[in-house]
Amino acid sequence: MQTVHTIAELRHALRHAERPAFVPTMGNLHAGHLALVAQARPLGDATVASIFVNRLQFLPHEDFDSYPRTFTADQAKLAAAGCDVLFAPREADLYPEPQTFKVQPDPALADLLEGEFRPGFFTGVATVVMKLFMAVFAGKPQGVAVFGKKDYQQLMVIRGLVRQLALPIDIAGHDTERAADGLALSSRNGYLSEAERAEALQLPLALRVLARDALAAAHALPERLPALEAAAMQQLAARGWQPDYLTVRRRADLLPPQRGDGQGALVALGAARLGGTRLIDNLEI
Ligand SMILES: Nc1ncnc2c1ncn2[C@@H]1O[C@H](COP(=O)(O)OP(=O)(O)OP(=O)(O)O)[C@@H](O)[C@H]1O
Ligand SMILES: CC(C)(CO)[C@@H](O)C(=O)[O-]
Ligand code: BAL
Repeated sequence: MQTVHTIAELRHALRHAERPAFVPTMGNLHAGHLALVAQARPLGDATVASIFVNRLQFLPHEDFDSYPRTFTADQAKLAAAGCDVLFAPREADLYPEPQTFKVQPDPALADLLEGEFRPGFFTGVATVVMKLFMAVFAGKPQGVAVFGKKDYQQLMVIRGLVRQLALPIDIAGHDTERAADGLALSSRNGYLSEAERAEALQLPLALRVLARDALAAAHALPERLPALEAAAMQQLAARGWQPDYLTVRRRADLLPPQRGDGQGALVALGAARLGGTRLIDNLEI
């Protein structure tokens, strides 16, 4: 595996590739990231992963400074996973000047859920992903990029970006990889104490209960859902969590379900803080 830091080095490393397969990450790699790499490998003729903790998508009070940076271990994991090129730009390589031009996703999608609790988050994500896409794919006839469904709304924002800007990039989604007990793998799980790690399982469990209750109320879901969501949030709050949202939405646009929306069209999504750690998860119903 070749490790490169600048866009010029990346372009050189990919000069013979016609269909790069790309996995963007913020590093601190776990089995979820490596599953994306395994999915990407047969989809292209050169597999590229990036590691970049993108300041633009963090609010001032969030964990940009403390975000785990484990570059040497990440590099070894990617090499063992069969990645061909690791793109690890320094901040000055990707943002040589203040990024005043930004990619603004549709607020109808980007201001909901994660975007409500992390204002500007999806502008930061879309902007850096666009820059990473240009770095990897410029001049290539076609490419493919793989994103995890754990960041469900992010995957939808990226699909909208590629569709509306007609980028020659296929977007593949990967199911959420989970620990044996069902907790979604996440770099931020590393912030949890032993007791918090055991408690963290309550987030996917709450989503499962909410999904089950929503199915049971399918005949009158728009009327009954607000009470079910409030109960799910109260139950987590009673255990010491600070939930941002636990909700059932339409997969197509993440808006609340309307009468007649089919069961296969729904997804339960949640975000909640346990101690100082904010966790997200979701479950397609
Ligand atoms: N458990 C998982 N299963 C599948 N894909 C995942 C999983 N966790 C993260 N990913 C995907 O890996 C890519 C990089 O994500 P990122 O580096 O932010 O990892 P993360 O573990 O989600 O970190 P964080 O805890 O900060 O959200 C994203 O496409 C994300 O959806
Ligand atoms: C897509 C991404 C690498 C952009 O910084 C990040 O949001 C992530 O790791 O999901
Ligand atoms: N996993 C999405 C990136 C973030 O939380 O900042």
